[in-house]
Amino acid sequence: MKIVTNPGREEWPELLKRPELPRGDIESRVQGIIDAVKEGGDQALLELAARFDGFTGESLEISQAEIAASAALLEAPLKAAIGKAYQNILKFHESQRQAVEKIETAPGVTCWRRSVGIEKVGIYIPGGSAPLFSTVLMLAIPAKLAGCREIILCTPSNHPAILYAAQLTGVTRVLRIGGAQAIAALAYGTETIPKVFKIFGPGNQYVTHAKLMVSKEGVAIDMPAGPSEVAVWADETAVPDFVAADLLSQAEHGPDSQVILVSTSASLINAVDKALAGQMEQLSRKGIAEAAIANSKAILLANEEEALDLLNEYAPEHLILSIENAEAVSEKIINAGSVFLGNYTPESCGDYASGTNHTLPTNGHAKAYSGVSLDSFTKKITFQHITPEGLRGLGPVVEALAEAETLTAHKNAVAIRLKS
Ligand SMILES: NC(=O)c1ccc[n+]([C@@H]2O[C@H](COP(=O)([O-])OP(=O)(O)OC[C@H]3O[C@@H](n4cnc5c(N)ncnc54)[C@H](O)[C@@H]3O)[C@@H](O)[C@H]2O)c1
Ligand SMILES: N[C@H](CO)Cc1c[nH]c[nH+]1
Ligand SMILES: [Zn+2]
Repeated sequence: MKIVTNPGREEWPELLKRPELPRGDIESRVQGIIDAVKEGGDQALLELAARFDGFTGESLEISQAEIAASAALLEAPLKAAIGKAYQNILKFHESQRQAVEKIETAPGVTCWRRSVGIEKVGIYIPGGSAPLFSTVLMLAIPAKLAGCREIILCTPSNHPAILYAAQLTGVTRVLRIGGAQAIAALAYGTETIPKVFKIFGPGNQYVTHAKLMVSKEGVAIDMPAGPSEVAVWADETAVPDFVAADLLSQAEHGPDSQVILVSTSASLINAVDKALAGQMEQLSRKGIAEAAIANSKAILLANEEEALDLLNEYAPEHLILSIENAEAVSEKIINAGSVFLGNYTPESCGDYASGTNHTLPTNGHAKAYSGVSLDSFTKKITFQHITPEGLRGLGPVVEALAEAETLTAHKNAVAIRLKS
């Protein structure tokens, strides 16, 4: 892993850049795919699925019979693990429900807000290099809790665990489409795929660029959730083997993933670097992890203040605090998707089963975006009711404001009632 010692603050922006495919190139490729789907519908989807995913079938829809058969194809321990993860994710997301509260802002003037599930949502489940069935739980559980009526799942994989999780969570339809073409199909609709109101889910750079591009044309998206990343802040109380394992756990996602180690201890950095080289040899996805580690850095800093500033500037998707005073420091974190405290909180637990959502903003977007939650699947509608007495109190205020804005029709809507 490349070790950078005491970089000046002016060097941080260059140092903290994420790896990216050449932008012009990826955008024009994704635009080409979007245009092809808009024009060619299902036929274009079949051709793209054949070209990018080696799909040779005639129907992109996975039948209810195939979905129902998936349970028999999984071993009992895996089904039990999925069940446990399901319970924890359900519990944490259920706790995000907020009761409707009616507020009397002035005598006779009552306002309230109700959450309503977005009717039709599309969820993208990555399946290019690994079938991420855990993402089905992360997206379909809050979608169901929110009351979404139609949940359309797109994925390039027909792995039985994806189908099993889809059935368990109550997904409406499963379509075997991946990449930018899946996002285009959900955004514009085709003969068989319904256009949805909001698209969710992580994916590689093709998926993420496609989401950003279709969002400019009216369909809502959750956030840019691209190639996975983790930053670990470790001090001498950290266990180098644990830190190396955490870094590799995100490095194995894709060659464009990035992991960052930050420390004020040179000896800790050296120990992690050594452990990482050893553990790398054991990995099933060694080639991918090696490519990601080539994009990654260990950064030695002078003091805690610099570490905190650098991490808030980086705004990582995941931040692990393997430091003595993790709880106190966590209060000062202002930019991160999800934070993991202490030596026994591996990021993998958040990926699968502790209860938090693993669909999180990458590429510095944690500065302004949150990860997926129950809220992401709802709209908030406001309501109000004003009594005649309430209008007598509030009306003159509105009349004065409307008159000052030169909007006499607004003023009149109040005045006509006050006169009656
Ligand atoms: N941020 C998050 O919350 C989060 C969560 C889980 C996974 N991830 C990320 O999701 C990604 C999963 O990537 P993946 O590739 O395994 O699966 P994927 O499903 O995201 O992408 C696979 C699709 O990419 C398309 N594609 C591949 N090569 C292409 C090319 N040359 N031109 C056009 N399209 C092409 C294909 O259509 C294929 O179906 C990883 O980068 C991982 O880090 C992020
Ligand atoms: N780490 C990913 C989010 O960046 C989520 C995931 C799914 N499976 C394993 N990990
Ligand atoms: Zn992961």
